[in-house]
Amino acid sequence: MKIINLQFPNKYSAKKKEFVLAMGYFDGLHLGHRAVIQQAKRIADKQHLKLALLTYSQSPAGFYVNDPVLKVPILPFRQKMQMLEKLGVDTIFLIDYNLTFGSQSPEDYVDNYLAKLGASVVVAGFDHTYGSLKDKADMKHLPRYANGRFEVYTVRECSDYFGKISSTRIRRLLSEGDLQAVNELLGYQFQTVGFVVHGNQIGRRIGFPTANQALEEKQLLPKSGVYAVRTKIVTGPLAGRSFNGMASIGRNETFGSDNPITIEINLFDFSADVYDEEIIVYWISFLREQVKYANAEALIDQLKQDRIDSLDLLKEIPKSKNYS
Ligand SMILES: Cc1cc2nc3c(=O)[nH]c(=O)nc-3n(C[C@H](O)[C@H](O)[C@H](O)COP(=O)(O)O)c2cc1C
Ligand SMILES: Nc1ncnc2c1ncn2[C@@H]1O[C@H](COP(=O)(O)OP(=O)(O)O)[C@@H](O)[C@H]1O
Repeated sequence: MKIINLQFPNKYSAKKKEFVLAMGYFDGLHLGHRAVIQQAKRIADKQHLKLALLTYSQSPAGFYVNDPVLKVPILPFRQKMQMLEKLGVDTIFLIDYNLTFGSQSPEDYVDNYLAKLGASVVVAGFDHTYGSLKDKADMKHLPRYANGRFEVYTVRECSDYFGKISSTRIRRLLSEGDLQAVNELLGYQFQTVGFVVHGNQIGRRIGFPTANQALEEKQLLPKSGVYAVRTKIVTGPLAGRSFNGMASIGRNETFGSDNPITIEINLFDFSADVYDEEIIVYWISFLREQVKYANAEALIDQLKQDRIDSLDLLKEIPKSKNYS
């Protein structure tokens, strides 16, 4: 998969029309986004064209708001690119999103970018917008701006019992810790990526060593609490192996009141040293809230129960389920 970076003003101009182009920021690559990309892929296969994606270096919606959480993607960039490759995308046009780019009229956006990327067909979701004037930069107006230079295909709403499947809904469910619902809507397991760092070495003393995950970049986290997880080791002698486990997001208040928030994973049936290795944690299900226990013994009793509860939850998830 090739990534072509585009700036403002755009200097790229394709020589031939070889693509079906799906466009969107695709925050989280959830089921609704997959429907768009898969539809584009079907058209590409039928018409013997390649599949391209037009997307942005940062969230256009997040760009205009102050809330830092909304600027952090649901799925880290590298993971997103890996998944897009698996979905059959040949080329990514990655636009460096900034104020001047975002202030273009919809007509200019189409002339300066969309029409220059070698797209024979452009595909996007029913509510996709592509510029500041949202009521004029919608899918209804796009065929007029295209003016015969490419076809337009609009993918209809992807919804469930509660309504539209959306990044906003997934973000809310994450902040509530409802990982089962999050994972249903994503179509894969919500994940965090990072390296194992040293903690206070209390874990091994209480019989529950924990790999402490330091995140590589700003990533979204579920709410503080205890979760059943699956963890893939990415680097080192155990690279590629996955283990069931239980994880804690919190301040370890049983052991002091000023601790920073840490992500700690106790892996089941595991005893290796994984310091400094990269790991991916797949968050499967919420177990309970964080508790400040009176002493380590009370925490240990609870951890024994957490292990039983985690194993119970994890056995319902087939190993073949999409952990990519
Ligand atoms: C499944 C799990 C649940 C946990 N629950 C709590 C909790 O409710 N309260 C708490 O203070 N610490 C909790 N912890 C965090 C432990 O206090 C922490 O892992 C321990 O202090 C080891 O820290 P260390 O990695 O710095 O050695 C939990 C850890 C795990 C793995
Ligand atoms: N079952 C296990 N789960 C998690 N980490 C383990 C396990 N067995 C061994 N380890 C290793 O032990 C380390 C955790 O031990 P711990 O006493 O909690 O130290 P720290 O406070 O530095 O995290 C992990 O980083 C990992 O290298």
